[in-house]
Amino acid sequence: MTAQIIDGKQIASQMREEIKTKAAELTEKGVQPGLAVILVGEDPASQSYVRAKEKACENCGIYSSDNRLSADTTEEELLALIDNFNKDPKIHGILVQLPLPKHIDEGKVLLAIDPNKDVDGFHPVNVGKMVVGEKAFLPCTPHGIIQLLVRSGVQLEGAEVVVVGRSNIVGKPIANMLIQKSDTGNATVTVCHTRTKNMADHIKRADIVIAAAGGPNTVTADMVKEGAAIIDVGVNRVPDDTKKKGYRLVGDVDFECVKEKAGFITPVPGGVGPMTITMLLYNTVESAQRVADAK
Ligand SMILES: Nc1nc2c(c(=O)[nH]1)N[C@@H](CN(C=O)c1ccc(C(=O)N[C@@H](CCC(=O)O)C(=O)O)cc1)CN2
Ligand SMILES: [Mg+2]
Repeated sequence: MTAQIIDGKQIASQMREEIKTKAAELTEKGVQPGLAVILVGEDPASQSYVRAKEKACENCGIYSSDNRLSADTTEEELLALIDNFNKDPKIHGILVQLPLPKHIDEGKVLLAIDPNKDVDGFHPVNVGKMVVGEKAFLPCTPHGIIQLLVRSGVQLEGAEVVVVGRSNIVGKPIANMLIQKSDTGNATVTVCHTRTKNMADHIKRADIVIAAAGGPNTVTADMVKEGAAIIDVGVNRVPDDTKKKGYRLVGDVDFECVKEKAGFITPVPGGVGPMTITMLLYNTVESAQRVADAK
């Protein structure tokens, strides 16, 4: 079997058209969706994600306030900026790009964002609401993964899912979202991590594998069940002299071999990545919609 490639770029671009239409309707009603984008430091990957987020806002008619802070910005300065945006009626979403420099307490920063503007879905109030199944801003990467699966016709109801990785950004939230009693849940989920014994035995049983482990070739063809759906969340730079940049991007899955056995597979790049930014736009428009509804 050769897998159907789940084209994240195509699904993201379809969703961005829907988001653009909704943003235009809200702007017409006097509530143009607005996102504050905050980057502390000069990490090259973060700079490129933040540029992509700002460009995506512009393309969808979302106002963005772009804030680049130097790496020696104090925690107090960052908290003061967040507080300003919490009070700014033009801003419906606040995004602080992670990771933050080591001298800044990430937990404290996430807690400072008004949960009603927490379009990353990282504030404990939104995390808690998600876990108990209340309406909440859902974190962008896991929410994007659900969209990829649903829009590709992969059945979630009753599926055996194995999540590899237990990060707060991907592993823990996707596991929670998939066990919810809902149209986009009702799956049976196992979460594997660095201390899991016999990870391959778990993966072999899975109808859906979500690989967010943080290392190339963590999931290989011998571990995968014939016909399984494989979602690759990894973004790893491996040296490649044939590329201008001197590296190429690979995921956590051995794509070339696994695609011969899987039913569905996401590529890297062009799978999950484009959906992360799309769901940020989606949440920002959703936040502006709540403000418009309350008027
Ligand atoms: N505040 C946040 N910080 C971080 C998040 C997040 O959701 N909110 N997620 C990641 C980084 N991230 C977005 O911020 C992100 C990662 C990857 C991509 C993406 O489009 N990847 C492309 C490849 C891009 C490349 O060429 O380097 C792909 O996979 O196709 C977008 C956003 C950590 N921080
Ligand atoms: Mg820190």
